[in-house]
Amino acid sequence: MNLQSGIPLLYQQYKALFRKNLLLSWRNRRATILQLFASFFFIFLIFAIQEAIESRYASYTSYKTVSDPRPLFSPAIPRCEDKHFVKLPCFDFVWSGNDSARIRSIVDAIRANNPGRPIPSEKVKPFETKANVDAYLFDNAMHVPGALHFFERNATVLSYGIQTNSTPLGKRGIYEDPTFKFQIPLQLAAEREIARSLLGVPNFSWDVSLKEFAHPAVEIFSAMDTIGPTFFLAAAMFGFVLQFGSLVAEKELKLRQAMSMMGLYDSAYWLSWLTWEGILTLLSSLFIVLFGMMFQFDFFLNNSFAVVFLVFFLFQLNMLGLAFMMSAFISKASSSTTVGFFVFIIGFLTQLVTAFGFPYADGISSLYRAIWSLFPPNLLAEALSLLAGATSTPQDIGISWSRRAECAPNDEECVITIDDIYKWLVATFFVWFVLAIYFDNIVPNVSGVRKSVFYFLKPGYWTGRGGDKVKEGSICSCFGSIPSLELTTPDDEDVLEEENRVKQQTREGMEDPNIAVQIRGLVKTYPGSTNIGCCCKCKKTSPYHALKGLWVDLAKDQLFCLLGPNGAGKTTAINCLTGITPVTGGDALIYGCSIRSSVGMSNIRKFIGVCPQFDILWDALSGKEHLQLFATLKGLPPSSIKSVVEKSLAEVRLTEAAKIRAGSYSGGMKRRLSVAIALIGDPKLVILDEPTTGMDPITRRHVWDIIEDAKKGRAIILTTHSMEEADILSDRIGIMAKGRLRCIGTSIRLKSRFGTGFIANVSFAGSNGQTPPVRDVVDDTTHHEDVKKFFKQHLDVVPKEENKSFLTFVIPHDKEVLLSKFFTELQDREREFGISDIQLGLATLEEVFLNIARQAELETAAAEGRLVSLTLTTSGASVEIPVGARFVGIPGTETAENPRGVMVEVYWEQDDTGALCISGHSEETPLVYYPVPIRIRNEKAAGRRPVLGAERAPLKHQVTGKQAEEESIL
Ligand SMILES: Nc1ncnc2c1ncn2[C@@H]1O[C@H](COP(=O)(O)OP(=O)(O)OP(=O)(O)O)[C@@H](O)[C@H]1O
Repeated sequence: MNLQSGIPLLYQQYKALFRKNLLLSWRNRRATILQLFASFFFIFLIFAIQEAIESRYASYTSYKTVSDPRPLFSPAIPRCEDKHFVKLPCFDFVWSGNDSARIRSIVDAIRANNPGRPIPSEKVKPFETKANVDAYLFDNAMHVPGALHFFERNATVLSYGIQTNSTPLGKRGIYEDPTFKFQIPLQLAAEREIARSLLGVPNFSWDVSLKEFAHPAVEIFSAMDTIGPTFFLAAAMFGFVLQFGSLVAEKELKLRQAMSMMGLYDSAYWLSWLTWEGILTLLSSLFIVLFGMMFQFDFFLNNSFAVVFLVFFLFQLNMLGLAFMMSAFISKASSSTTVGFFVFIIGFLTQLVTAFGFPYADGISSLYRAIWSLFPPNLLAEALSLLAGATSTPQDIGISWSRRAECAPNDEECVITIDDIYKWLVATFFVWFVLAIYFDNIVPNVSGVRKSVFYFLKPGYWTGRGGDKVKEGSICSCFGSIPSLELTTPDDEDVLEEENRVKQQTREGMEDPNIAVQIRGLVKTYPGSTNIGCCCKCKKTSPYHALKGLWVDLAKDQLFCLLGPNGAGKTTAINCLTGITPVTGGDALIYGCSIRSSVGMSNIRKFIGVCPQFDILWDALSGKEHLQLFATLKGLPPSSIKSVVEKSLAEVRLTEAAKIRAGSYSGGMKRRLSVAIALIGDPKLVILDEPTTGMDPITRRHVWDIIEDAKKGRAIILTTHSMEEADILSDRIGIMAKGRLRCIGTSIRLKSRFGTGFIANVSFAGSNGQTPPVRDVVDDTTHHEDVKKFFKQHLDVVPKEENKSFLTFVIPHDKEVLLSKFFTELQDREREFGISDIQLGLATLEEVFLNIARQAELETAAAEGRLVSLTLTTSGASVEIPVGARFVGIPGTETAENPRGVMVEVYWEQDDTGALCISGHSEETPLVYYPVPIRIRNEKAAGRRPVLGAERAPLKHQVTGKQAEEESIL
């Protein structure tokens, strides 16, 4: 099938990812609706707050348009209790000048002549001097609204002064203007009575009327200007958190890695997110303006629609860029809310600073402005302030599109215009977006892989030849060299032969057309983390050699099964082949393309299919949508995708569940879908990492059929922990342990070489599932003994298992030559022994696996010189012996009879974690070999030395040739 490539593939991938983003948003409707309509809630809140504030100051005429102001005739000094801030007990006013009788009479007249309400004498407080009044006010500021100070200069000159609290206050919807409410009435009263006193006419008419200006309503408090920036920032945070969460989740769940393995272009990935989120941002900005108009805010009605819309759109787009950038540093999607909260709090604080004029004011360096403007919430706060200022009165015409580059109305300082804010927002968006891509490349991904900090300076990056080189470890890690690995010659003859063959082919540059994958000495060392801890100290974890030189040829049309205990290096090998992790040494050619070259790797991605160890699926997408997406990413022609997907679904029996979301699939269904994804697009190499985990036996067998069929025309690498699966499916098996290939060959060859031997099952008459008649039981027992004797005599073996109906013998390989004659004779005597059936088979693959694992563990323990305590059952003495040692001399047991002391055979087994531990030991027997000193722990045995002997005692557990060799060395 011809796959798309280049620009058409990029476009195809972009469309598929855009559709995926759309589907995810649609499936996650609640969050999308919140992202789009959150602004309604916040605009409603702004509206409610504006209304509440306006009603609080309802009596204040500044809020109203006053065209015909009402005059106020001779206002009276109000009761102090009516003042908003006064605490009881209170005085209507206090005064100084008490030492003058004339002034005392003036104050008396003020009290008596107060219009409509004579003031009781106890409601005024006299003082002698102004300083006395100040001292009183200092302690009792809230108990009096004002003070009068009189000075009698001479008989014809009296001067006076007034002190009032000028804070305007509102209380329960009534606004108190201190000038009108108190200061002028007090002033009028003082002047009236001074004039009367000077004129000597007590009834002198002194009528004064007051009238405010005719004026338009003034917006004294603008909720849009004051709380708008915070509320619109909060509204934008929904989009921020959702976008941030989506990007981090795709990274965390390795979805992006899976897509990259299928040949995804990074540019298609970013563009698809950018356009989809751009559309959501556009709609959400449109709704902000429409809701604002709906609530009749002058801000939205009087400023140009386009001007306001663009402010919100560019701001939200900027927040998107910020989310893209920050997602590179976060690896857990669950952190997105916390990150969003921090961004909001920081935005809130910097907006507060902006509201106080920093740095968009005269006299502040433009450098500060540039730095401040990098953070989008600050630009939003300034833009809203300009737009709110431009519509603060109904007469203000706001900012029109054509005047966006001019100073905003009512903005005297004019250090920045709306047009400047647009330019800043566009520029900072590009800064964030470019940084997002940069950090995405240099910050280690989920596999700990990253590009170099200056990757973009390498010509290879731009030409596509070599720019994909990746490193491991964090950017801030300290430098430390990775210890080189000593490559050893394999002990196993088959592995050695394979290695030599591949080496020879490599030397001669020979390309075998039947080989799909040639692994040439693959080495992988995880560098270990070397991070800077506290006090600038490097905290180091040591490097780990996960692959220690793999040399293997994998043939076309064959399934190669990679087995090995946990941590053997199987997944590492697969990750190296798929380019997920960079190799440390060696190389591998996949259909002639090197995994070390970026061009080779991008070619390889076109013809491999991978089923990873863990299902990498979107919960919200159906099985069909997954297959469509991956088929498109692979570059299948659009016309063929529908039929390929349907066929693929049918193959893995998911047609019925095609439209159900993968999140609702059972574990087995998810694995089947992962297998289908790996096989889509007819890949020439399929890598299946434990594909049948979690499947029931029926489904497993079905998947085996699929894999068996898939062998035709392609190579398959399978890793599994099911020996049955390996036995059934594989053409060749390689067993790895501790990063090395331990054995390789067909299943039969491995069993014959590494199994315990042949298994002989002897069934007796009446054993075919039925209980033998009681009278036969005695005979059976006799027969059992005869058969046992027969086996012992001829093959020197005893039964491994026995019951009334069966005897099972394990016959070592070295008896193979005797078997033919032995079984012929046994068959001849079947009647005599009461035998109904004889079955002869090879040991199981599981046994082979366990032997190899045990051997690897033994080697490691020996190499590391690990010690373990052996407690002797007879004496209770405890000696420390090397892990894996078989014959151990017991120190301090030398006697005349046994001049070298005694020894025991130690039996080993592997625990659940695969580690070797002592399962028991044999009886003590005389030591016949020169002792090797080792340390003793038990006090009883202090000063004595155990020894390791080389003479063989009867085997309790069967060991492989390699192990036996090791033991004899010990
Ligand atoms: N990123 C890493 N950094 C350091 N060590 C790692 C890293 N990935 C794997 N390892 C180590 O490399 C060794 C091989 O791991 P790998 O996952 O390849 O084993 P495996 O054979 O696939 O095991 P399993 O059967 O459990 O999947 C393990 O000891 C593991 O701890």
